[in-house]
Parts: sequence; C-alpha cells; structure tokens
Amino acid sequence: MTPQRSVEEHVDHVTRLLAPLTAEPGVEAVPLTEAAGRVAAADVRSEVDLPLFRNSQMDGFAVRATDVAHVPVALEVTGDVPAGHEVPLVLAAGTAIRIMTGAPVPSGADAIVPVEDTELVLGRDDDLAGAVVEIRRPRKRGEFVRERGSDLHRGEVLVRAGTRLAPRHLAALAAAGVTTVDVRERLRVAVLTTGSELATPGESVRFGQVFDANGVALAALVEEAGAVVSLRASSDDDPETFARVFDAAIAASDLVVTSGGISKGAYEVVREVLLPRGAEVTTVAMQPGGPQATAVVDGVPVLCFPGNPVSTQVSFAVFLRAPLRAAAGLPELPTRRIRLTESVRSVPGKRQFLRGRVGADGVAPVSGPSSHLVAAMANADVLIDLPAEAEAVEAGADVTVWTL
Ligand SMILES: Nc1nc2c(c(=O)[nH]1)N[C@H]1C(S)=C(S)[C@@H](COP(=O)(O)OP(=O)(O)OC[C@H]3O[C@@H](n4cnc5c(N)ncnc54)[C@H](O)[C@@H]3O)O[C@H]1N2
Ligand code: MOO
Repeated sequence: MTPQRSVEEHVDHVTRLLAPLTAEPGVEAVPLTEAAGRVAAADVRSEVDLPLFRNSQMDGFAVRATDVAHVPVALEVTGDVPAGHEVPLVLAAGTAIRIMTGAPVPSGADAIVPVEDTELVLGRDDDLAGAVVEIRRPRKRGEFVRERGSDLHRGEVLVRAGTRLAPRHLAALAAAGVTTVDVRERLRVAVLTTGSELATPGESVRFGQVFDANGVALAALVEEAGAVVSLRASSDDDPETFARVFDAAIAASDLVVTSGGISKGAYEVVREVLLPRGAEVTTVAMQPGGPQATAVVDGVPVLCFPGNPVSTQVSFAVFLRAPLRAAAGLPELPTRRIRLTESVRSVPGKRQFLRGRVGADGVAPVSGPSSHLVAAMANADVLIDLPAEAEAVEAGADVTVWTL
C-alpha cells in the first residue's frame, strides 16, 4: 500500500525539493516596456526631481499673488507659455503671462489664475500682442503652482526592492526617465497535461473527450506566482509520447509540473514513465488532491498533480504557490480566519479543502467536495481548510481560508 502523508509532511517534502531553486536569485535588466509583473531586484532611486521643473497646474495666467490681491485688476499680458515651451520666461511686476497646464512657470510668478476667472479686455486669444487681462479672483502665493521635486526628490526611492511592478510603478519609473529596470530572474516552469481524453479548447470534442482545463489554469497560476512558463504541452497516455514531451520539458526548465496520470488505474502514464526514473508516488491525506508524486530528473524537480481540475488547482495552492512566490521574491499569501455561514461535513482523517466565497457575513462553500466541479470553483475566491480530524464544522465556527 502506498504510504499516506499529512499535508504538512508533503509541504515540507516539496519545500525541500524546491529549496535549490529559491537559494540564489539571479538578476536581469529588462526594458521598462517588458517589466510589468516583474519583481524589482533592488531599490530604484530617481536621478531627477519630480516634477522635473516648476510648472502650472491650470490653463490660465501666471501672476504675482500680490498683484491680484484686490480684484478686479487689469494686467498687461507680456507673454505666452504653452506646455513644452523651451525658453524660460521672466514675469515683471504688475503683468501677467498666459500659461497652459504643465508649462514652466515664469520666474517671478508665484500663482496661477485659472482662465475661468479672467477675461481678455484687450487683444484676442489668438493674438496676444498688446493684450490686457482682467483678473476677477485673487489667488494666494503658490496656488496652482507645482513645485519642482514636490512629488519626489532626486535620490529618493521610486520603487523598493521586492515590488511587483504594476502599471503605477511603471508610470513613476517612466516619469523619471528610467528605461531599464533590474528585476529578479524568473523560474522557468514547464506545464504538462496528460490524458488521451484531452482535447484542446477550440477543437471539436468527440464522445468521451474533455477539454484540457488544467493546461491553461496551471500556466496562469505559475505566472501569477512570479515564474515564467518555459513550455506548455499535452500528452496522450502513450508512454513514448509522454517521455518525449517530458524530456523536452526537463531540458528547457527549472521545474516541471504535470497533471493527471498518477493514481491507481491502468494508463497512468506519468506514474509509468517516471517511476523508473525515481519518482516517489504517494497519497496525501487531503481531499481533493490526494494522489501526488514528485521526482528529480537530471537535477530538475518535478511535481505531479492529480488530473481532476479542482485537484490540480488545489494542489497548486497548497504545495506550489508558496515556493514559487518565495523564489520570485514575493510575500506569502496569508491565510485568514473567517466565520463559516453554513454547516459543512468533512471526511474524517483527511484535511479537506472546500471551495468557498467570502461575503459580508463570512464564508460559505460554493459547491460540494467533488474534484470534478470545475465550473463551481470559478465562483470561489478562497479554499476553506477543514482540519483532518473534523467530521463536521457548524455554522458560526471560525475556519481558516486560503486566498485563491
Ligand atoms: N481506484 C482508484 N481510483 C482513483 C483514485 C484512487 O485512489 N483509487 N483516486 C481518485 C482521485 S482522488 C483522483 S484526484 C484521481 C487522480 O487521477 P489522476 O491524477 O491519475 O488523473 P487522471 O485519471 O488522468 O484524471 C482524473 C480526472 O481528471 C480529468 N482530467 C485530467 N486531466 C485533465 C485536464 N488537463 N483538463 C480537464 N480534465 C482533466 C480526467 O478526464 C479524469 O476525469 O483519480 C481518482 N481515481
Ligand atoms: O484527491 Mo482527488 O483530488 O479527491 O479527486
């Protein structure tokens, strides 16, 4: 009989197997345009002040606040600064310069009066020669002036080491003129799905076939956890086919993940090909996700998950997400304790991961426990972790949930 392991024992086993992958993270420089989702390897400091120069927050007129303290007041218009204007202007006392949002504020000016609070009493918008503007609302010193460095000073940190670069980080880096960023190298993970019954979505499906749900899910889970998919392939239950894609995966990857073909029946292609290559096939006392296997082939760790789509996704969440996130330099996703809103039953002796949804009152299961309920799982946002010894947990009790 295959030995049964606790979830904790298998987590430890997988963590040990993957430890070499998390030991020494490499660093690579990538263009900012390709940096979304990557993890900054070091603090990035700005070489410039932001804003780069003192500029206007409004379309209007640059003035001296003291000149507009009593309104209405008429001021001669001595210049015009559109955004992008390259020659710095100087404002003389008792005059105004027309200015657009983002344009450099003339030296001598210390406030902007928005155009809505003004009227040209001489001259036209398209010809400011000899123009005079009437200012109808006073503005204090500094109003609508964006000072150089008021967002960030040169030398300050734009993005901290360990930050996963989201669009807002890319915007800050680009605003500071950064073109490349040092990021952590990603683990290359191959995703292999198995089963002669698998059809690719988009193909016609014959009787007895199912669409491959695990390939796309595992690939997305791997990338969400900060790694990169090095190869994605599907194999039928012919050992030669599987051995071929498996060898290609080993050659191209730091880690190989498979789904299906490891339980107790015939045609278990992963078990058949990998047992002679040193795989350890085991049963973990959990549901879903009982059948599990691991191997190290040519120095590359291999994790084999059971094929039922819910089992594959739960296996990833329980065994692989944390090590992949650690290797990527991402923090672990914390578990939480939440009130259960419905009583549930569990299988004694097995830790159960029910799919649940968190609402205002607590968490409720979205379906029964079966591991083929792939559509129901789409409504879940957490796994409800029921202890191995529990036979039932009553509504109102606190349970541990894992973020999906
Ligand atoms: N006699 C026993 N039978 C089974 C046992 C057992 O202990 N004794 N364990 C059951 C449990 S629990 C699970 S989980 C599955 C795991 O089996 P495998 O890992 O060998 O997976 P397959 O048999 O290849 O597939 C199981 C199921 O999932 C569907 N599948 C597989 N791959 C995909 C995919 N990529 N996309 C969508 N669906 C997939 C497949 O068609 C099967 O329905 O074994 C139980 N049996
Ligand atoms: O362990 Mo299986 O994953 O229950 O269906």
